[in-house]
Amino acid sequence: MISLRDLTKRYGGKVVVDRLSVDLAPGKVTGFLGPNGAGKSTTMRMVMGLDHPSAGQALIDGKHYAELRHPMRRIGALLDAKAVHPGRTARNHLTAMARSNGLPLRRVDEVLETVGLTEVANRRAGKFSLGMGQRLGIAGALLGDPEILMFDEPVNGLDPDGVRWVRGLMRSLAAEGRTIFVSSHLMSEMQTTADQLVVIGKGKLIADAPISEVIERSSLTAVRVRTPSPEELEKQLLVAGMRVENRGSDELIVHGGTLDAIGGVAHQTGVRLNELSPRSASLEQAYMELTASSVEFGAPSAPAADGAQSGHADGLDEKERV
Ligand SMILES: Nc1ncnc2c1ncn2[C@@H]1O[C@H](COP(=O)(O)OP(=O)(O)OP(=O)(O)O)[C@@H](O)[C@H]1O
Repeated sequence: MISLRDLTKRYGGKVVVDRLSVDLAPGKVTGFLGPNGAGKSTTMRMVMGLDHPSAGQALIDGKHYAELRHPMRRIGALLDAKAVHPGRTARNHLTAMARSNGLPLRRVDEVLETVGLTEVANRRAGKFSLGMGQRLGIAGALLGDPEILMFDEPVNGLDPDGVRWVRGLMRSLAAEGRTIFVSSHLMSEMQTTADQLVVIGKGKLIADAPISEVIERSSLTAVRVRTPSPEELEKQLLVAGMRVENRGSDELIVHGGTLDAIGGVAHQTGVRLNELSPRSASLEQAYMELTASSVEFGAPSAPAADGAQSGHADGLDEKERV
C-alpha cells in the first residue's frame, strides 16, 4: 500500500505538491490525473525517494523508500523510460539491475518475455523505438516481482497496439492483487483501464474516488425523460430536489437524480413515461469540469471537451438528441 500523508513539495517559493493525503489500495488500477505541472511526477518521485518532501510523508507499506530492505521487491516504477544507458543491450541493462539489487537472474528472461522484447534482447537500448523503450522501462519495474507498481505516462508515444497491451498488463497486474498507480493524459484510456482516480490540480487533491463516482458527479451526467405530462413531472422532480431542463414538447433532462428516483417520482405522481434513459458524461468531460480552475498553462479560449463543445447546457451531442 502507498500512503501519502500531507505530502508537500516546494521548489523555491512555489508549492508544487500541497498537503496531499491519499491511500492507494491493492487489487486496483488507480489513475493519477491532473493538468500539466499539477505535480504528478514530483509526487511519484517522492514515493521513490528521488525527491525529498518539504513536509509530510510518502510511505510504502508504512516505510520510506530508503528504509525498504529490498526495495525492488516491494515497488517497481517506470518514471522515465529514457533513463537507460544507450550502449547497453536490453538484456544487459536488466541483468545489471538484477545483479545490483540481488534479484534472481532468471527474472531477466521472464520480464523480457512479459513485455515482448525477447527477440530484441541483445539489441542496444539506444536503437530502440519509443515503444520498445517504454516496454524496457516496464520490464525494469517488473523485475523484482513487486506488489506495488507505479507508471508515469506509460502509454506516452505508444501505437494503438502498444496502448492496448499496457492496458491489459495493468488490468492483469491489478487482478493479481497488486497496487497499480498510473498517470496519464489519455482520458479515454483511463476510462477503460482505471478503477479508482486520484485527480490533482496545482498540487492539491481535487478528487479521490471510484471512476464511476467521478463520472456520476459530473453535472453533464443526466437522465433523459420523455413523458406526455412534462410540466406535472417537472414540478414534482423539483420538489424532490432535482434540477430539470424542460426541452419543450415531451422531453425533460434531469440532473441530480438516479433512474430509480426519477421513476419513483413519476410513479407517485401517476405520470406515464415514454422514455427514461441515462446520459453519462465521458471521463474527459468530468475531468475538464473538475480541473477547470486548476489549469496552469491553458489557453484562455481553449475549447472544452466533447459535449461541452457543442454549446448545449447538458453537453449532449446532437446525435444523442434523437
Ligand atoms: N527540479 C525542479 N525544480 C523546480 N521546479 C520543479 C522541479 N521539478 C518540477 N518542478 C515544477 O513542479 C511543478 C510540477 O511538476 P511535475 O512534473 O510534477 O508535474 P506533472 O503533473 O507531472 O506535469 P506533466 O503532466 O506536464 O508531466 C511544475 O511547475 C514544475 O515546473
